[in-house]
Amino acid sequence: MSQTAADAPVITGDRPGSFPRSVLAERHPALIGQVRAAFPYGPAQHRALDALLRECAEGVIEPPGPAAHDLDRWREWGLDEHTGRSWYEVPFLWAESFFYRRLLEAVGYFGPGPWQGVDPFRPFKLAELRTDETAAELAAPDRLAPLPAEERGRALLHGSLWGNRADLGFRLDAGNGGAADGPGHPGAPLVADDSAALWSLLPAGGPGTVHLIADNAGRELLADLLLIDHLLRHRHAGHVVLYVKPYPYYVSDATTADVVDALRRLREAGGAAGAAGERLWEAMGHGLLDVRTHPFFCAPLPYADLPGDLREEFGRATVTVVKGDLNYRRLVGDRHWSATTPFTGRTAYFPGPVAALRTLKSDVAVGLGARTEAALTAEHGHRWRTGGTHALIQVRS
Ligand SMILES: O=P(O)(O)OC[C@@]1(O)O[C@H](CO)[C@@H](O)[C@@H]1O
Repeated sequence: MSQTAADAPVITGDRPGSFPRSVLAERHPALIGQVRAAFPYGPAQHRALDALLRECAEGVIEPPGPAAHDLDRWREWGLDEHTGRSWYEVPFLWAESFFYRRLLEAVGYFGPGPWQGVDPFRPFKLAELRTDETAAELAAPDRLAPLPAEERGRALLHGSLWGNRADLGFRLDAGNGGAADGPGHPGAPLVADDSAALWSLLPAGGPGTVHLIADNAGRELLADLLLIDHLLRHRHAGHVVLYVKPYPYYVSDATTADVVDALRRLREAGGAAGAAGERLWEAMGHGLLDVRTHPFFCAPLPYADLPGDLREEFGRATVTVVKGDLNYRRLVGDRHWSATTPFTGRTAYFPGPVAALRTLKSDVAVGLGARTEAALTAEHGHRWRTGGTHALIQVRS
C-alpha cells in the first residue's frame, strides 16, 4: 500500500511502552550516567549533567544559552517551536538530536575551555576497536582472500550491512544484549534485498563515484572501510566520498577522528585487513578517498530537506550508500509508514541513485512485500522492527 506523509503520523515518544519512549525515558538517562562515569569532569559539568537528567525525566525542553554558537542554526531547525514542550511530544528525531547537542554542551564539548572537542563517547568507541569480536572481523579478509573478487565483494557488502548492528547506543538497552543470538547474522535472509541492483550500478572498471554516508565508528566503520577498499581496488568506483558527523552524535556515530582511529586499527591488524588499511591510507593521500562532513548530518531533519550544496554533491554520485538505522529514518521520513509503502516512492526526491544498508532498530520500515511483512509479524510481533535482528538492502536507481 502506498501512503503519503499526510496519513503517516510523525513518530514521537508520547505513548508509554513504545520504542521511542524507552529511548527518551531510559536510554538517554543511562547514557548520561555512562558518560559521567567515563571522565573526571568538574563540578560545573556535573551540575549541567544533573540538570539535563532532571529535564529528561520530568521537564520540558530548555533552549541552549543565548550565547550558544549554533543558536541560529537550531532556530532554523525548529527550536522555537519545540522549546517549552515535553521531550515526549515533539518529533522523536528532533528530541534525540537535540539531546545529543545538549549532552555535548553539558560536558563542555563546544567550548571555549579545556574540554572543547573532547568526545564524551570516545572511550566506548576506542574500547570497541579492541574487542575479540573486532579482532575476529579483522581476520575475516584473510579467509575471504582465496575467493573470486565478486564473491568477496558480496561478503564485504554483507559485512558492512551487519556491522550496523554494532551500534553503542542500541546496546545501552538491557534487552538488546541478546540481539546477537536472534535470527540476524551475516548470511541470514534479508527482509528486502536489492543488492543485485546496487552491483549493477557499479560495474567493475566503471569510473563511478560512490558516496557513503557513514553511521557508526568502530566495527561498522571498519567493515565500511573494507568495502570501500574493495570498490576502489576492483574499480567498481574511481572515487569514494565518506561522509561523517561534524561532532559526536548518537553515541557511536563516526567523526573524522574515528576514521583515523579505524584506519590505524586496520593497518596494525596485518594480513589482508592491514593491506587494505595501507591502500586506504594512500587512497586518501591521492584524493581517491575523501572524508567530508556537513552540519546537516547532525540536523534533526529528514533528507528530503537536504541543503542545496549536499543536494548537488549527491546528484553527482553514481550512487549514494546510506548506512544505518538513523540515516534510514531520515531518508524515508521518521513516520509510522505502512511497511509496504514503496521505497522508490519514499526516496524519489533524492537527487541521484540511493542505496540503504540497514539493520532494523526503530519503528520505521518501508518497501517490504506484503507477505514478508505478514510473516515477520506472525513470527516476531512488533520486535522485528526494533530488535536489530533483521536487515535490508534497498535501492532506488
Ligand atoms: O543509526 P544506527 O546507529 O543504526 O541506529 C541508531 C539507533 O540505535 O538510535 C535510535 C535510538 O536512539 C534508533 O532509532 C536507532 O536504532
